Amino acid sequence: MTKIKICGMTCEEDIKAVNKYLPDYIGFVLFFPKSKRNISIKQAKDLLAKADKRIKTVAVVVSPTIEQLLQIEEARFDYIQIHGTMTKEVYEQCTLPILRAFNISNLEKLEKYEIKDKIKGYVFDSKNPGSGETFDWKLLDHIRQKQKTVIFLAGGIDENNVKRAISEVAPDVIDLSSAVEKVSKDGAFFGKDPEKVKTIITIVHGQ
Ligand SMILES: O=C(O)c1ccccc1NCC(=O)[C@H](O)[C@H](O)COP(=O)(O)O
Repeated sequence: MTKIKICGMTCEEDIKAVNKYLPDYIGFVLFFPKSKRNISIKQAKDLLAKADKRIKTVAVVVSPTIEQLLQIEEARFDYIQIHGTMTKEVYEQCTLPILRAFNISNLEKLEKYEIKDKIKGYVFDSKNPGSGETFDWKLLDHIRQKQKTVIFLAGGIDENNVKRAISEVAPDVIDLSSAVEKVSKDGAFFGKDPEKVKTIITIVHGQ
């Protein structure tokens, strides 16, 4: 069965939706104020306490500092997902399993990380994470064949392209955010839409 991660939990309503429909992973964007999904570590802790324990929790960060890493570890997430730069110090001090994210513009850095044993998965995402944009999945063809680690496919996946994503890329985990959000016509953001969450989880778990 293909697994699914719903990223960008921001409020209690989001947690109620995921607790009802049980994706395999949920993500929390931290220390990244540019994102509309960014929440504080305190908000994240409150939401983590309410999340169903069957769902694995992921702290999603960009180029984290040691201080941020320590706060994430103290909050007891199951995984840390690292976009941007991962310094040697952060890698060495990290006690959480790492999901290393590659935005499709820096795929060439992949080889550098292949043998690092704390890396428990790769997230392949579009150039702008959380933007709802897809990328050319063919770029992953050679990577998919030689990787033994868990592969997350992200970037603009929705109920219309998710079956094709699964059949063409065969990821272990489908990772998405924008496609299950409530957004008004003027672009205001209201968190996750429970019906959209239900629909996509049903499709992915059925594959
Ligand atoms: O979601 C964000 O705003 C975000 C910001 C900074 C780094 C990562 C971010 N999201 C990471 C994810 O795992 C998203 O699920 C992934 O980018 C796919 O998003 P979408 O294209 O909106 O489905």
